[in-house]
Amino acid sequence: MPDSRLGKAVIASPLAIQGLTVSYDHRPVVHSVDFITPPGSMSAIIGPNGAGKSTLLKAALGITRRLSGEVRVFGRPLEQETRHLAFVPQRSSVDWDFPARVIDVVGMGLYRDLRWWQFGSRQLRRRAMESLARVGMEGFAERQIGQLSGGQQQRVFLARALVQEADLTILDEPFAGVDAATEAAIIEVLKSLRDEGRTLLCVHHDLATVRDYFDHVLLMNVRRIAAGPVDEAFTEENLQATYGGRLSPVQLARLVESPRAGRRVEAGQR
Ligand SMILES: Nc1ncnc2c1ncn2[C@@H]1O[C@H](COP(=O)(O)OP(=O)(O)OP(=O)(O)O)[C@@H](O)[C@H]1O
Repeated sequence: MPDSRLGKAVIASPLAIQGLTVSYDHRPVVHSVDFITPPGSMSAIIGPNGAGKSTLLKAALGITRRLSGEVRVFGRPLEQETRHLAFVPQRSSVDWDFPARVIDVVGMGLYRDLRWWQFGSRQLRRRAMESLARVGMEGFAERQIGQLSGGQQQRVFLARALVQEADLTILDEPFAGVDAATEAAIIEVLKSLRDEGRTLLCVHHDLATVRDYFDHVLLMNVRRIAAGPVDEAFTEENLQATYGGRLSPVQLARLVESPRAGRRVEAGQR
């Protein structure tokens, strides 16, 4: 990767994105975005609806074709480093009618590391059950995934990422549509992963919890507006530039001044 903008940090970073551009119908929806996740950090990607957050993640993961740009995972090209990387997709993008038991969905997280004769083994089941226990879902192992509530499905997908023991986990809106108890359970698991030295990157919508949950942030609206430690990048000026007039001055002041605003503040709400 040419390192004129990102420098040596690329080598040490779990995820380094440089000059990433994605276009649909000749219209850039992500334009020349640079971003580095520091090791052992928990980073949020924030921006309004349609800002290109999911597209950035999908292009970084090779799911969506990028027009230009470079992506390095632990300093190496993405295709050489998938073993250290787990992805939790947006819940709404998954076909939950697919007939599969919870235990099998979690076990799928291990399949790329297994030989065929290990499929269904006791050891695989034990690891899957341990991950389910970590998200409080061990009692649901034999259920069909389509029979779970939205919050339970989200926990199962987190368990599927946990079983991979990845050093970098990328989550697309892990708190979308979950209740407060599930959100608290998920954030506890994510923080414990960070405390183990692992790196987390989430698309996140609730601006009121950014300071409480994350230590780094990327603010984007097609282009990168700002990135860095939350204390430096999550400023009134940068929020204004990211959301334009969609956040009121009162909301902006509350978000920036208070370490925890205490209630959900999503762009567009007044
Ligand atoms: N497959 C596609 N074909 C054409 N346009 C697309 C496609 N996927 C996304 N887009 C467009 O790209 C832009 C960015 O979409 P994206 O889903 O990345 O935004 P986002 O920031 O994740 O939004 P949200 O917060 O609503 O989830 C939007 O204008 C969207 O309509």
